[in-house]
Amino acid sequence: MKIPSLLLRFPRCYFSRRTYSVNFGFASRADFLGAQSLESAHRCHTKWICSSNCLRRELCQQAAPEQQAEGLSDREQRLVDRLYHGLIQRHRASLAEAITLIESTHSGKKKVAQVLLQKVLSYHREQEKLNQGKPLAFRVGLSGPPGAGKSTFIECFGKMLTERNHKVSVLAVDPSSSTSGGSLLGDKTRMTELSRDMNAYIRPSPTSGTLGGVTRTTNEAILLCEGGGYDIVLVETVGVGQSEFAVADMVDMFILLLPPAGGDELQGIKRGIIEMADLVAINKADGDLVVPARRIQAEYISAMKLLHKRSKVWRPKVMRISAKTGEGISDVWDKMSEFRDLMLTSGELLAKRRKQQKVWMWNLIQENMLEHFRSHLAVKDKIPLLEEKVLRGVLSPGLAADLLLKAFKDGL
Ligand SMILES: Nc1nc2c(ncn2[C@@H]2O[C@H](COP(=O)(O)OP(=O)(O)OP(=O)(O)O)[C@@H](O)[C@H]2O)c(=O)[nH]1
Repeated sequence: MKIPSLLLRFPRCYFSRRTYSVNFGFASRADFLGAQSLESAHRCHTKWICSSNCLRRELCQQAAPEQQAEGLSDREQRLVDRLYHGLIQRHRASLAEAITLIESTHSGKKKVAQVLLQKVLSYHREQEKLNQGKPLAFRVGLSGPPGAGKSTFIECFGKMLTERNHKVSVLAVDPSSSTSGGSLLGDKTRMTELSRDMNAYIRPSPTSGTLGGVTRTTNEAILLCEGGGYDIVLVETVGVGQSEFAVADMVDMFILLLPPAGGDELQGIKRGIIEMADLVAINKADGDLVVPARRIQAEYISAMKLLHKRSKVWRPKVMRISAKTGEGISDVWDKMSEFRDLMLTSGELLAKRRKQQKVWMWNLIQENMLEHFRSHLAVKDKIPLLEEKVLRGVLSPGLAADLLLKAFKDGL
């Protein structure tokens, strides 16, 4: 859309505020006049068109990726085909490359990733049909405070599963690593034996991005792992922060791993997380720690009786285990299998997965909208000033939010 020369010559006349905002992308006539030169006016305007188009394009990509296949270049299409075939032939290198692709923030790569995902999803649906509609993989979330023994547990549990002919993938979600610059959870030195096992695949979460971004990539990585033939997908997260809530919303079963420590030592663990747990495993129940582990187990059993019942067929269990000696690990798997069977036969598992799809969609919308809001010309420059006023206490957060929202709406 070209800005009419009349507007450039007579910016104060002829045009209503609505014309400036709706048609030309400026919050107001004053904003247009604020654009210092003709060139910058054009630049602002082009940027506005680009950002609107980007959002539109991104939403379209997510809504109907199959249509995007038409928009791919030959090279991109060849990449999709190569990764897709590698994935379904269970090549680990293709899975790794595909996950790197979905983690990319580059818009071109994002487009390719969505087409690949759509292909994997179709393949998945076919496979599930052949499996009488039952899910092919069991998605398990594992959370616990630092030092609870998560990696020791995964190493021991994962090895037990691969020995029983399962294929296990471990996705480590650690949004806090965006500040430290490295993903602690995904560090393979934490699970040395399992990372060498050909039937296991360990993958750190992206080391940058928002929680929303991590949610998207983890959800998509789960689908890719399933497409790659992994029948158990373990999503590990550190139990302090918000990531465990996001993870609980993308798995079939959520397990909380706790050390044999009570009250004060577990301050970092939020009550809400305990409510999400389908199984609580008190780890380190060995040697001198057996007695405290028993006590903590009893405490959790009584505390969990008071929690709101989330399933008609399952009551959360509290077990004692030792990831170091391996004691109780196969019992954990038995309980997990029992959970899965009950949830499947009752229909609760499929209902949960469907609900999760909706949550995922809204998470994506929220993330995209927020990004669009923050970068919108009508609010971008106002944000620092209003934030500063809120920090100084001269403006209430509610009023600041209202002002920004109004500027955004006017600028649409
Ligand atoms: N006695 C005993 N020690 C254990 C057990 N499991 C883990 N540990 C020890 O607890 C410490 C922490 O174990 P990790 O597996 O690294 O714990 P984590 O939860 O992965 O910790 P982060 O990597 O900090 O998140 C290590 O020194 C382990 O050897 C267990 O079952 N018994």
